[in-house]
Amino acid sequence: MSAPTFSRPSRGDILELTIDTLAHGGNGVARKEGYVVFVAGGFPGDTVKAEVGKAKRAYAEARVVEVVTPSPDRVEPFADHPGAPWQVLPYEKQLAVKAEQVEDALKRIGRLTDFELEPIIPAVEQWRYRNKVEFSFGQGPEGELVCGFHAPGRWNDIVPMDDCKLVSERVNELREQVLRFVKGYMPWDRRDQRGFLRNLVIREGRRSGQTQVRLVTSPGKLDVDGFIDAVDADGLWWTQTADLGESTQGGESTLLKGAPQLVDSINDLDFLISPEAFFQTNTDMAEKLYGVALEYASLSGSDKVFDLYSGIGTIALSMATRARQVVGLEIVAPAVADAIANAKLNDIQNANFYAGDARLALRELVEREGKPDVAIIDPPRAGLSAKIVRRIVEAAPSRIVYVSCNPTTLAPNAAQLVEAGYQLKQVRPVDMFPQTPHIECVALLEAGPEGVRNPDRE
Ligand SMILES: C[S@@+](CC[C@H](N)C(=O)[O-])C[C@H]1O[C@@H](n2cnc3c(N)ncnc32)[C@H](O)[C@@H]1O
Repeated sequence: MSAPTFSRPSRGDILELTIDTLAHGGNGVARKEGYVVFVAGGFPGDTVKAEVGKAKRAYAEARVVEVVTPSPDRVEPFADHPGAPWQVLPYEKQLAVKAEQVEDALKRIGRLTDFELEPIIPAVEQWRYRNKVEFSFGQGPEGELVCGFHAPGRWNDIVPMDDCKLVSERVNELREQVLRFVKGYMPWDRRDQRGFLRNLVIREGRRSGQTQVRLVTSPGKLDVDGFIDAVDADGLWWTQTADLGESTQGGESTLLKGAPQLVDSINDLDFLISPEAFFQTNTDMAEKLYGVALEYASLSGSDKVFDLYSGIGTIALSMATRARQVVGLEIVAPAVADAIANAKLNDIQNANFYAGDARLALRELVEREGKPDVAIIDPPRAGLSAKIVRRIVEAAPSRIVYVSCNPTTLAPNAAQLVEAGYQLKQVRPVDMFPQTPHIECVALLEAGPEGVRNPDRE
């Protein structure tokens, strides 16, 4: 590989660049004499002026400040929304890029070739599809209180949002109710760690119509009675946290009004969802995603199924009537409690759920429950560590259904499983997040004819 000839830019430089492709994660990629620049807001075919942020020896990161010549693919944006950066691409193009990126990750990063890439499943709704949103509080240019989203690449600036078009009108109304009530409180300043209002998390049961509102603040005083009267939600929570970083996890949460859990349904099952628990944010598409997982699991009625990273038990319970037994493992204790309650709520008796870290608890789970026939794996974006993959291989399921929200971590994990004797059979992308670069897909791996090698025993 020849060394880059283009001299390395510095932070703040403005470069004129032509974008060739889209990188995993969604930034445009421009090349200048062998030097690579990842450009936020740039799309293939654009010529843009971009301001350099981080600059390394081989690559830099930059942000579009002006589109000089737009790509012929570009369409007019529908919403002024920092959370919908891909809306300038026609929806068909978004789908095509996502499918290509899944294929590229598996072939180039995983060096896997012999699999069937099934067509991407398009989203049911292209806007207002999210059942959960996390707003941030901040200060506007006149010092006024604003509630919205971080401006792209600017951790301390909040762009106000009157109508977030990724969630329903009802959720926007709740945001307005909260904003009207909290007008007299100071937003939290991320630089000097002062102030009170941090985040507002709203969840909506898309099938049940229920809503859950959670205000996240620094420790302090809140007019609780006034807040209860002002906000028309089925469940109202207040979380106080002294964390230095901005996170809606952790802290001390108090239920102020209504039910502790939101209730919603997926297909014909009902689920209780605690505020700390994960729930797929696109309900319509969660049904499709689980449908693909169920098809890939091809259960016979006599299988023992492990659901690793089981959340509130949605996948395990969706499979329970077609399995002999389902067993879930999840690290967040309230989510495990929800999963156990959800089994009862749906009158499912062949499901066991355990709280534990998949990194440490898998061996013990196998000792307790026996080896699984089928393993469903649905980890966070970081995917599986090499050690967890070894533990899964040791458990030796004959089929693995890997639900992934990041093809660049699925690819090395799938490669490691193939190395151990599994065959990657099918992969199906599912578009859970229109207008964004986020990609979800389901992969099916089956034990090969020679069985599975267990590197820990060699
Ligand atoms: C992508 S979500 C999937 C949840 C569930 N399968 C669903 O579809 O709703 C990943 C889940 O993994 C859990 N998790 C994260 N790290 C974990 C770990 N080390 N061990 C077990 N569970 C973990 C998270 O709390 C979250 O519930």
